[in-house]
Amino acid sequence: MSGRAAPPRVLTVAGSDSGGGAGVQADLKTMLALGVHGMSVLTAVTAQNSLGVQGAWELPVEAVRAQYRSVVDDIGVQAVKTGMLSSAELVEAVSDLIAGTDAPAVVDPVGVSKHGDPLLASSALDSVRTRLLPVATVATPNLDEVAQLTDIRVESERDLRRAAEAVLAFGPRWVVIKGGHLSGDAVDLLTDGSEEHWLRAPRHDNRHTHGTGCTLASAIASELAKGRSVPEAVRAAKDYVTGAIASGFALGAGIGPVHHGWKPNPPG
Ligand SMILES: Nc1ncnc2c1ncn2[C@@H]1O[C@H](COP(=O)(O)OP(=O)(O)OP(=O)(O)O)[C@@H](O)[C@H]1O
Ligand SMILES: Cc1ncc(CO)c(N)n1
Repeated sequence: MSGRAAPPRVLTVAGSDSGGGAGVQADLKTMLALGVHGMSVLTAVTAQNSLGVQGAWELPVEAVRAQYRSVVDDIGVQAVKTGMLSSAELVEAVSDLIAGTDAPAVVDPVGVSKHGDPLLASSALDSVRTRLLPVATVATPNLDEVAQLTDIRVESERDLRRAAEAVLAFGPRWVVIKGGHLSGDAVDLLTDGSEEHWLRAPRHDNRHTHGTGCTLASAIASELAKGRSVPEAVRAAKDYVTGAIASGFALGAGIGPVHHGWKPNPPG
């Protein structure tokens, strides 16, 4: 028996969020919801909940390389997504692995959690700029990450273009600057330096937004794996994350997660 045809395969290289709202857990749920086969390379384990990050432990670089090789050499990938990479050593190892993989890479340059807890050593920022961003097909920094990487403080929509140009200078093919932390509509700017796509969605007055960034980046990777172009993939991902935020729910005493299963009929 040959079984049914395999769905597109997507790999997340990220940290575990024990609370299930962000990190690898958000990535795999997004992939299931969007009809692709999700796989994971764990980089770190966090003790985390709706109130913040209580602890974080990094995996040895050999464990990260071995997981990546196991997946890519046997199963193969149509897209890779990166999230929490924790240290310069892991950023550099993962950058090299991506450089040797023939698949688009969505890089979410995770710096701090929504509660302000660090998920990347400050000594790793230079490796993100010089090693990781150059191998990204799409980079998806939020405004705190833009400030960390470029020293540009985005205060309004008008600053998004300047921020995008500064991130593109590090070498990703495309960048999505996420304006989620501004007030007013939730506006993101996607550009490759020549085309500009403004992605605008109504802001949902819902504090349960834990994992929005991980969800957007994984959705982009899932849509790229299905063969969509970058602008199409980012538009579809924006629609998916907007729906997930609209359905975000309370859990624990703090910020609850977005609802990954909000779409009633996943494809496939
Ligand atoms: N309240 C909201 N209503 C609608 N869209 C939002 C809201 N907050 C964020 N977004 C959108 O969600 C996506 C993720 O952006 P955001 O800036 O929240 O990422 P992030 O800070 O990296 O998230 P996290 O660190 O929690 O994973 C963007 O498309 C952004 O515009
Ligand atoms: C493990 C992990 N990755 C990413 C984020 C993004 O905020 C988080 N909170 N936790």
